[in-house]
Amino acid sequence: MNPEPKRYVHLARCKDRNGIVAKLSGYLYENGASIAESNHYKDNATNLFYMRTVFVDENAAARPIDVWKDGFDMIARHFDMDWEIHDDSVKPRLLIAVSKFGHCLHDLLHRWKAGLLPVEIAGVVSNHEDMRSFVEWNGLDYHHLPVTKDSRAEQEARIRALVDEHNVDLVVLARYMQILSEEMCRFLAGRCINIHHSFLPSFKGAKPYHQAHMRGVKMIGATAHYVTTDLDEGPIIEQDAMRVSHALTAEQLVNVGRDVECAVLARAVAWHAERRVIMNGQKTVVFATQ
Ligand SMILES: Nc1nc2c(c(=O)[nH]1)N[C@@H](CN(C=O)c1ccc(C(=O)N[C@@H](CCC(=O)O)C(=O)O)cc1)CN2
Repeated sequence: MNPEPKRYVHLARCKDRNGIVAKLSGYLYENGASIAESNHYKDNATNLFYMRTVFVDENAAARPIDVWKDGFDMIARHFDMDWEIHDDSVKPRLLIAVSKFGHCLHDLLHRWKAGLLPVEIAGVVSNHEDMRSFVEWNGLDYHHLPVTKDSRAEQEARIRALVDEHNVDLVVLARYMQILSEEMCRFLAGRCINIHHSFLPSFKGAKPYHQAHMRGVKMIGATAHYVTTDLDEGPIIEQDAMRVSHALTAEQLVNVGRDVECAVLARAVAWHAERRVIMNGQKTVVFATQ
């Protein structure tokens, strides 16, 4: 019986030099791998080079991932390269955090159930009970962890315990309305995505739609970003916007904004899960199909 071919994603970042693409693709060619997808980008401001390669090893049974790791490590030392390799069949494990507004949670679980989101869901955590019945109806664990200003440290410690116990790869703040501490942000660095309900950098904070209404904007939007200690300042993964009329109240802006939030968050989570996003300082490089 023919062994199952293995599909891998290789990510690389290093100072730009001639020969990076040739070296990487040559190594894959010389070892019998076929490239399924390849994208690269040079940031002229930093002279940093970014590359994402999806390749297939038809002879995976005879060549475990560590063999590829050894080869890529050799190349990395030559270029002083930061790199990662991922088995594309291994889906990242998500912990979704939510407060009272469930539209992004509903949307993510629908896409997951429909096989449209290449992830596993380890569970849902919330500081309220509102979403319990929906989550448990979807057969998922619900962790109700209420929080006050005085109990935040203990509550966050319990969230960190959940992340470790369930081997969580990504925490998604799907309208989780609590500001994470510096310690929590360090613990979740690069593996926590938030959906902010405005087109950042406009209207940071807890009530962006009311700020937008006060300002009289003609477009509203949403921003998915990695979470950092600086509120709503983390590296942006995806954004979108839509036209609104002067006639809409702040409450109506909240309602029409939901769809943009859901679509933006779903794209950002999918791209992170497909290893299409590479950090570029306070920004990101996103090798995504629009
Ligand atoms: N360290 C970070 N934590 C969080 C971020 C972030 O960027 N960095 N994003 C927020 C989400 N968010 C906006 O997108 C947001 C959530 C909550 C607040 C806020 O002021 N919360 C109050 C309490 C509000 C309440 O109880 O309803 C607070 O925490 O004191 C602002 C922005 C998620 N966390």
